[in-house]
Amino acid sequence: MTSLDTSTGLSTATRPEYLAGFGNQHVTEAVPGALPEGRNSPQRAPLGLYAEQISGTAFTAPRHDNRRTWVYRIRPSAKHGRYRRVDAGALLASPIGNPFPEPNRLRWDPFELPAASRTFVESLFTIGGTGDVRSHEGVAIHMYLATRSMDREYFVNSDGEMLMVPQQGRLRVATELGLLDAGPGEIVVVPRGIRFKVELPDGAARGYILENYGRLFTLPELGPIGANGLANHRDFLSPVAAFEDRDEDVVLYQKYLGNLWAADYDHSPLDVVGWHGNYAPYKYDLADFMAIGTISFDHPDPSIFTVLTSPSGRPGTANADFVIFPPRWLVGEDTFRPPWFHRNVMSEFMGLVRGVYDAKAEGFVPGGASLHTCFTSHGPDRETYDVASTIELKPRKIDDTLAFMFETRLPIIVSEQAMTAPNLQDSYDEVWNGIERHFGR
Ligand SMILES: O=C(O)Cc1cc(O)ccc1O
Ligand SMILES: [Fe+2]
Repeated sequence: MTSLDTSTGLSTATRPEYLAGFGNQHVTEAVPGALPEGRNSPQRAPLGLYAEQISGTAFTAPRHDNRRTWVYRIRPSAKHGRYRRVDAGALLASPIGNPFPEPNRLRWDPFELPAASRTFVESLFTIGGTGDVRSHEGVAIHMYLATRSMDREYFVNSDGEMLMVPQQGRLRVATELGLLDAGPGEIVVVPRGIRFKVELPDGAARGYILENYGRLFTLPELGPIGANGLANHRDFLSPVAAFEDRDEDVVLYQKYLGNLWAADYDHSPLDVVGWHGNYAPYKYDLADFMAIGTISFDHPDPSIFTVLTSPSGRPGTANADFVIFPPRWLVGEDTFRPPWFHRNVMSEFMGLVRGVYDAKAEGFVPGGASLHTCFTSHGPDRETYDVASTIELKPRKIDDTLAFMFETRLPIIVSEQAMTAPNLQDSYDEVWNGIERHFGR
């Protein structure tokens, strides 16, 4: 059971416990007997709790897509006052208001943590996005740069599920359905409509967020790879039930169609004592990803590194992919091993959790980011090309590195605030300067 340590402001279940399996039908009680047996909605729910269903897909979605969870809570979540609109700060939604979206290649130095006190929600800074939050297509890309734990503030996103990629500092994500701890090297996904707050065990935290307005993230098809590999089902962890029994005035912030609204509650909205279902937050340790690459020649397309995908409805063409470049062995013979020069109809936003990325010798650093929107020419910088095209090819382990890519079929539009941010590099194009002509020489 969770309570709140008033001295630290942290939820104090000593250590979160988890239930394994992507999209599984989980069953969990923080207090024995909290779940009714044999039915979802008895005349009176056990222990004086209220039953409530949270539907993450249409009631009638096909069985293999259908997501819903039944929660048994101290009070129904309906018990709150009227929402009032509040300032959303640097948190924006698609379509991003930029009359002249650029085809330029863009790169940012690390986004710095503010000196001021900012909760996770207050710190959200939107770099860009695509599609339209109102029609549930596309994504938004944000940084969080938090310096204060949320305490009496809770958050719910009606617009999209949030895939968080911690880069610095751990997060404790206290949700309606239980607690998740995650640090750099792990990800957390909080589905649309699930209430939560973010606490900072290390006092501050920085990371990236892919907000997915489209179809829920799922595991990619494996095709000829077979029944196993890449991200395996059993490594996705959802929390066991844990609740706050807190009769105090608190505020719930709700992001709704890009704006931020606030409603008062006289109790914690994280008051679910037991739940069952398959619509739940989850975490995943990226070290569990089984990476596949060539054992003969040629660098495969990076789709082999897809952890999660949000299908668009167009065959094989994602609304959003989350792709990682983890530590791995490079053994390709007579092969240019780093990412090749390329242009891509899909748009590519990249971040770095740790180490160095194998396509860029310099300038792409942890906490920073790059964007290659659709059909922009990119690939190895000059230094990387010179080394990788001439080096003697022995098996080599790329270690201590973790880059990732948010990829989408729609062109990514950068916000004005990210285009004018002081950490936007003004000389990124120069990394390809000095690439020499060899033909005919
Ligand atoms: O641009 C990038 O660095 C990402 C990327 C990596 C790769 O190995 C192949 C294609 C690609 O877009
Ligand atoms: Fe690329």
